[in-house]
Amino acid sequence: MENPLFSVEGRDLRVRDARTAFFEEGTPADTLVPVVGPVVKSWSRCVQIGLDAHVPSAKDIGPVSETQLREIRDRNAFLLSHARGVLSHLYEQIRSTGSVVILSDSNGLVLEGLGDPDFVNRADKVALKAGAQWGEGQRGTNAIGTAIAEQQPVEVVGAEHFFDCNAFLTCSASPIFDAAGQLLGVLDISGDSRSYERHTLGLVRMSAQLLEKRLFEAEFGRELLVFFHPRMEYVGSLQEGMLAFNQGGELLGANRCALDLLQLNRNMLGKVDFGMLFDQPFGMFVDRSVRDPHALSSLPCRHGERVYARMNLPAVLVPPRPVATPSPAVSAPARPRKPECTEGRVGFSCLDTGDARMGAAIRRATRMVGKDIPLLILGESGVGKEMFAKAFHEAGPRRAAPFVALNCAAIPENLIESELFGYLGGAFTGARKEGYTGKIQQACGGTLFLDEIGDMPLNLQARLLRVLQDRVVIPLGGAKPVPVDISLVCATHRNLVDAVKTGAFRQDLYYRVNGLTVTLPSLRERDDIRAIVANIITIETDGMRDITVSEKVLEFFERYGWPGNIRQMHNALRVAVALLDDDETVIDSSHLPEELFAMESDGDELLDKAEPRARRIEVAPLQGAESLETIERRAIDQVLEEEGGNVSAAARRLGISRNTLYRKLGRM
Ligand SMILES: Nc1ncnc2c1ncn2[C@@H]1O[C@H](COP(=O)(O)OP(=O)(O)OP(=O)(O)O)[C@@H](O)[C@H]1O
Repeated sequence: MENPLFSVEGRDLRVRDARTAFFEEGTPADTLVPVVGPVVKSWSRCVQIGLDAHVPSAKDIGPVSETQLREIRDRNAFLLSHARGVLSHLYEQIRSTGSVVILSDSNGLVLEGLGDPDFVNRADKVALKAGAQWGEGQRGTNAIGTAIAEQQPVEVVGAEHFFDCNAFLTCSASPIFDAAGQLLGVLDISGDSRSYERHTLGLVRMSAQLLEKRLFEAEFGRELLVFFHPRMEYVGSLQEGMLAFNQGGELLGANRCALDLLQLNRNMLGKVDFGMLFDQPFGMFVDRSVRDPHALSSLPCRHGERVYARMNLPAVLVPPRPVATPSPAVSAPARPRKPECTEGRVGFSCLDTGDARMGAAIRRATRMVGKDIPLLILGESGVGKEMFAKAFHEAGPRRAAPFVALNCAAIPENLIESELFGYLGGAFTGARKEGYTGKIQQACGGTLFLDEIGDMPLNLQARLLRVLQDRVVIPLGGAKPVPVDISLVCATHRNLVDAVKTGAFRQDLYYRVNGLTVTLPSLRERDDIRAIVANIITIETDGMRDITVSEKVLEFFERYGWPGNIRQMHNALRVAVALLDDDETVIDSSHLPEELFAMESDGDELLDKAEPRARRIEVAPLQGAESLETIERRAIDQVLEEEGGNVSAAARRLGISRNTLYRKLGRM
């Protein structure tokens, strides 16, 4: 059974008694502190500055002007840009509880508030809105002001508020500090005191920690970040220590957990280096992280304990891998290891395998990381656009939040709308009873990846544009706008500029999605095919088998046209790995799909004669409304002529097997 001393009623009683004792009987605050904690200390401060609990302060000035608010918001742009995702996430947790989520600056001025409309009206009456000031000096004891004064999370419920007029509120607030320990602002949830929930303070505290983590990662995004904890399962959690080092190993920043775990003082930042904290050379730890970015290492601390640690290298610092030079064969690593690159978790470092164009695309995108500028990825189908988008997400401060992908070409036109915007229960016939949270909302705080955006129907382009402009989404069947905080990445294999010219794609949307464009090279244009082969084998074997690819196959891979790009090569190698017997370790032509090599008849012959990479086939312009068959026939005739009637060479350039070419010639 609940201890009555800690029940809501018990607390009310204690506060009422304490109020009488403090305000009417003049009992000193010290005597009452053990009873009502930091609240009574705050009452005492308020009395000292001349506030009267029954008369709202003369200093209770109204909200600042719009111009002042804009200036203050500009000054807090760094905090605001990283807080929006956390605010909307927090709001999702407390939606329909009649509360508001508030972010204030370090003086208690409300920068932003998100709330249930019913409560927002009441909250407005006590000025719980943007521009209002909730420092203790203006509003007496309240969670925002008292959290600032106490520099710690605080809950102020009902009559604990200094002014009688605020006694209908329950507020929980947690301060937000930057990496230097400076107070940046306060996160708060306020609601009607009858809806008091004892877990709210914990929720606010955790959200403030999450925000501090994002701010830390953004502030030191270009440095080497070490995440650690004595317990392995805590690495990646809100309790992990975070350290930022420059390339020389000097400690530039540390979060509060790291300072506690390493028994460090904040003023030691900039004065100690990696070697003074851990009993391992900095270079050795960096090298290991380059080889395997997701690996957890056990690091001995100088003060005795061991911790588990992982390092995040900014992509700009990851040394490009050597360009693949021809070797007898590429092999998956001799010693089993976990793959650096998996389809689920991808870093830029594992995509940067030596191709100059890919490397340039990665460097350009890296400069945009954390800036919330929309990225548009162009490239043929299967070149790795989605993997690139994931790596972009993983490189940024939103990596802990979801990466949500929607392929606009893969789902029927009438479903894109509900998939993207979501719907309320019963919004249309066939809708789920409980409704559906659309992809835009699912991606809140994280990244929304719209694949094949060029295939989005025009009417939905207009709706998407509105979402991107207004930063709110209204689910189908709903009326209430839901705030949206997403980083947007789009991809297409279409020429969007042409689509804009023909009216198939809205120009205004094109400018919205095209903050930075990167074009990924097709596989046949790449110089690092061997490195990609090694990557794929590592992914397919989970790094646990020592498999090589014969030199003949590799040379063929380097010459083949790969119309389906990396996806086609990935599929071919997936089959090859599956076809290997347990005692086989070399992939040769017999393990590859027939359509790739026409293996049964002339596979090795083809490999032997493999010629330099397939050249571009320039087909003469279309003549009127030609059928696909006629165009194909003209292409075949033209290539055969250019190759002097050599069927093998023509088949290679066309990217089909010799047998298929014979079949096509026979059919025509
Ligand atoms: N650098 C790489 N190393 C290994 N595999 C890769 C690499 N890049 C892409 N792949 C693989 O290629 C396949 C296609 O990648 P992805 O889906 O990212 O391409 P895409 O360009 O988005 O394709 P589409 O245009 O058809 O949507 C996936 O199986 C992926 O695992």
